[in-house]
Amino acid sequence: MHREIDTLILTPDDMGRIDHDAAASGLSSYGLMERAGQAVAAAALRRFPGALRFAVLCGPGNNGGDGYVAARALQEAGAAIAVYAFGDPATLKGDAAEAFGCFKGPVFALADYAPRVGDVVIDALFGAGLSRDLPETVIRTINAVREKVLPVLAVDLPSGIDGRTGQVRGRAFEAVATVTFMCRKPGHVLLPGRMLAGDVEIFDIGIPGRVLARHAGHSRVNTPALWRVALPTETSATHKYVRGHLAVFSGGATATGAARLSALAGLRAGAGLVTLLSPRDALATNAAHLTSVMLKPLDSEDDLAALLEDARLKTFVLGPGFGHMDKARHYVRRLAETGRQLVLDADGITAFRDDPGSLFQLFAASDTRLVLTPHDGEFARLFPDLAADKGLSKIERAQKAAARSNAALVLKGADTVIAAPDGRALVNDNASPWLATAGSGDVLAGIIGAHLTQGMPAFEAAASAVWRHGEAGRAAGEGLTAEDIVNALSGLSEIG
Ligand SMILES: NC(=O)C1=CN([C@@H]2O[C@H](COP(=O)(O)OP(=O)(O)OC[C@H]3O[C@@H](n4cnc5c(N)ncnc54)[C@H](OP(=O)(O)O)[C@@H]3O)[C@@H](O)[C@H]2O)[C@@H](O)CC1
Ligand SMILES: Nc1ncnc2c1ncn2[C@@H]1O[C@H](COP(=O)(O)OP(=O)(O)O)[C@@H](O)[C@H]1O
Ligand SMILES: [K+]
Repeated sequence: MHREIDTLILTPDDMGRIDHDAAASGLSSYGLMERAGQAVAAAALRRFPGALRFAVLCGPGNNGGDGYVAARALQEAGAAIAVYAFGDPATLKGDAAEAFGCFKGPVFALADYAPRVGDVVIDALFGAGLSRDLPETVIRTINAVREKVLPVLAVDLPSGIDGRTGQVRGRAFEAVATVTFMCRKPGHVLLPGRMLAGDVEIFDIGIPGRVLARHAGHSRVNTPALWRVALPTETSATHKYVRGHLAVFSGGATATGAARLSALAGLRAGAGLVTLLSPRDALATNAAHLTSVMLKPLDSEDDLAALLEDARLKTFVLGPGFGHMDKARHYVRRLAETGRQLVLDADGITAFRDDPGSLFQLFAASDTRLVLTPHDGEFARLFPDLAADKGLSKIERAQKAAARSNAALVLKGADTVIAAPDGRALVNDNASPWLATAGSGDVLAGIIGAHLTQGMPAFEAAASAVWRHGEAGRAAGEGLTAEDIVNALSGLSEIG
C-alpha cells in the first residue's frame, strides 16, 4: 500500500523543525534517540552476523548520541564493540549526553582508531547537523577505513554527505547500508550521496504523521502513486484522435535520427498519431525509415502557420537533432502564441542561450504548457546563475528554474529531478546506468510529448515519462541502445 511517508523527502531543516515540534507535543526526544540507536544496533546484527567487532564511531552531536545507544544495545546483545569519539564526550549536551551517560564502557579518541580486518564500522560521527567540511582527523579515519575496505553501516547519513544537497563535504564514508529515521533526506536520493549511502533503511521512530506533514515541503521520490490518477484511461470508445496527435520537428538531411527516435517513442508511449515535420531535403531519408509515423514537409514559418490551422495538433517536440537555432526560436514563438504544448529539448534549449528570458516570457501567462528537458550542460545555458550557485541542491535548482520559466522542468541525470512552477519536485530513482547512451534523451522527450498529447498535465506527464523511461531501460538491460528503450516501452506491464 502507498504510504505518503514512504515517498517524502525531508531536508535536515525540516527534520529539525519536526524534532522540535515532536518534543513540544510531549514526545520524549530522548525516546526518539533511544529507538533510533536500537534500530541501528538491530540492523548491524542482522546485516553483519559474522562481525568480529563493531567499531562505533561517535560524533559531537545527536548523531553521536544515536551511536552511544547503538553501542550499548550491541554490548547488551553480547557483541564485541569498541567505541571511539570525535571530540570530548564530556562536552556532549542534551539527549546525546544522556545516551553517553547510559553507555558503560571505555570510549577512546577517534584518532586512536586503527581499523582492523573483521571490524564493522558503525558511522555515527555526523548526520543531519554536518555544517561544514569534515575535519582532518575524521578524513584520516575515513581514508584508513576505506583502505582496509571495511563494511560501514551509517547512522542517518554517511558522515561527510551533506543531507540537504547530497554533496561530499571534503570526504565521506561509503556505506553498505544507511539507517535513517522516518523519511529519506535529499542526501539519500541525490548523487553522489545516493551512491555512498548504500541500501537505505527507513526506520519509524514514532514521530506522528501529522507532525511530519506539518513541516514537509513538496519533494518526493518519483513513484506511480503520485501521478497514476492523471494517466489517460483507455476505453472501448478510444480512437486515435482521442489519444492525441503529436508532432516532432526533424533536423536536416544529416541529422534525422534523433527526431525519429522521439517520434517512435511517442507512438509507443500512447500518442494516437505521430507526425514527423521534416525539411524537404531530409524527406527521402526520413521516408526510408518510417512506417507508422507520418511525414510532412516543413521548411519555414509559413509552412508551420499552415499546419497550425489544424487545431487537433496540440503537442510538439522540438530540439532533438534540430540544428537550426534561428528557426528553433521562430517556431517556438509561433507554437507559444497559438497556445500549443511543447517539449523543448537539446538544440531547442540551446537556441535560447543568449536570451533565455524571451523563452520564459512566451510561456509566462498561461497554465504550464512547456516542458524543458535539459541535462546539466543545457541547464547552464538557460539558467547560468542557478547552475553556478554551488550552495543549491539539484532539487532547489530545478524548483527555482521551474518557477522562473513557468515550465515543468526535467533536470536529467542518474538522479533526474522533475519540478513544477508551484514548487513540487520529484527525484527519480529507477533509472539504470545503461540509459546513459546516445539518443536516450530523445526517447524521453517523445514519451513526455505522448503523455502531454493524451491530456496529462505537464508535471505529471513529465514525471510519469521519466519513470517509464527508467523502467524501459531496466527491461532492455545491459548494452541497450536508444532503439531498445523504445521497443521496451510497449513490453512494460501496467504502469506501477
Ligand atoms: N531529527 C530527529 O528527529 C532525530 C535525529 N536523530 C539524530 O540526530 C542527528 C542530528 O543531530 P545534530 O543536529 O546534533 O547533528 P549531528 O549530525 O550530530 O552534528 C552536529 C554536531 O557536529 C558538529 N559539526 C558539524 N559539522 C562539523 C564539522 N564539519 N566538523 C566538526 N564538527 C562539526 C556541530 O558543531 P557546531 O557546528 O555546532 O560547531 C554539532 O556539534 C541525526 O542525524 C540523527 O542521527 C535521532 O537521535 C533521532 C531523532
Ligand atoms: N548514469 C545514468 N544513470 C541513469 N540514467 C542516466 C544516466 N546518465 C544519463 N541518464 C539518463 O539518460 C538520458 C540521457 O539524455 P541526454 O543527456 O539528453 O542524452 P542524449 O542527448 O544522448 O539523448 C536522460 O534521461 C538521463 O536522465
Ligand atoms: K553518520
